[in-house]
Amino acid sequence: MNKAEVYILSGFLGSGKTTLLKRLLEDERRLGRKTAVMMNELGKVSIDSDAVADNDVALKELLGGCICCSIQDKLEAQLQGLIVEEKPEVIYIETTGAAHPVEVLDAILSPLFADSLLIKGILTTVDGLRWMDRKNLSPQLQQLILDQVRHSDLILINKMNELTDSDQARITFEIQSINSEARCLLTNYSQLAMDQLRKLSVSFDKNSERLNLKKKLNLTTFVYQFQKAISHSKFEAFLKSLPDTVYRIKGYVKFDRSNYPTLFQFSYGMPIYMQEFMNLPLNLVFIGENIDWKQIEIKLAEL
Ligand SMILES: Nc1nc2c(ncn2[C@@H]2O[C@H](COP(=O)(O)OP(=O)(O)OP(=O)(O)O)[C@@H](O)[C@H]2O)c(=O)[nH]1
Repeated sequence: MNKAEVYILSGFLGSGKTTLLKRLLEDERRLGRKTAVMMNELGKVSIDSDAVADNDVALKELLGGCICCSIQDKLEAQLQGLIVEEKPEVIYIETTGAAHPVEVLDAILSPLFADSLLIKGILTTVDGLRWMDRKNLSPQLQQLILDQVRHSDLILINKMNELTDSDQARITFEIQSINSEARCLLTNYSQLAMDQLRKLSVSFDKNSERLNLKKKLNLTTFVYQFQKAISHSKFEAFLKSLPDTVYRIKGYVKFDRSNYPTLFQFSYGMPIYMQEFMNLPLNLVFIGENIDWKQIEIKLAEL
């Protein structure tokens, strides 16, 4: 079976992802490839999907959350459905502007898709003015914008007409010093020469894709198994003590006197708790960059 190419569109809110997606879909029409799009919106109602609606394009929407935190499993299920039902040759995944690209990669690098997907790369749009002004955002959002740039394979510094020549040079320099491996282009309305995009090849080898990804991003994972229920408040304090580069935690924890575990999801500093009603192994999986997991393990054992 031919693998479907996958492109992930990342970038901060309003930076030009949907504008880029429309250009990509135009190009797919020219190429005549069977194309699918997955989009998600933070709100309950999708606005962008109307903009790209097209009879030729299979569209799946994930509403009510960002791919990375609450509906990652749904993403896997929908992607699987899309592959089986539509057999697309190319899939574009537009993430919400508040998503961490690593989370999306995490979802699609499931062994489930090893034979069916070929990941072409992460494309990130950056709003030039927003970039220069980013110090006014919260520390988490500043970090998110940096991470979106850092983990990208092709970066569009968009809305270039709003920038002076010296600002363009400055931003390009700053972005290249954060990610020297990605190609960096100055664009208006996300307009780029498509060959720049098509020649991307960050495709991962089938058997070692997770390893390669981890190497590229310096990501490591760690699994901890609780032997007993723990105090919720101590757990909250533990979360606050974590380094910013713990990107993701997911798994089951039993709190205080509760009979059943809680499904715990942590993404970008945001914890989400969901009570379960059956007993499950109390495993917690961590994903982070440059983390001393031994120290984390010691803290967990003290809870
Ligand atoms: N001036 C200017 N406006 C642009 C440019 N590119 C996109 N826009 C406009 O910026 C707004 C946001 O663009 P989108 O493509 O919707 O951005 P997005 O990243 O998908 O936004 P979210 O869905 O909110 O994350 C739209 O009104 C675009 O028309 C550009 O190069 N210059």
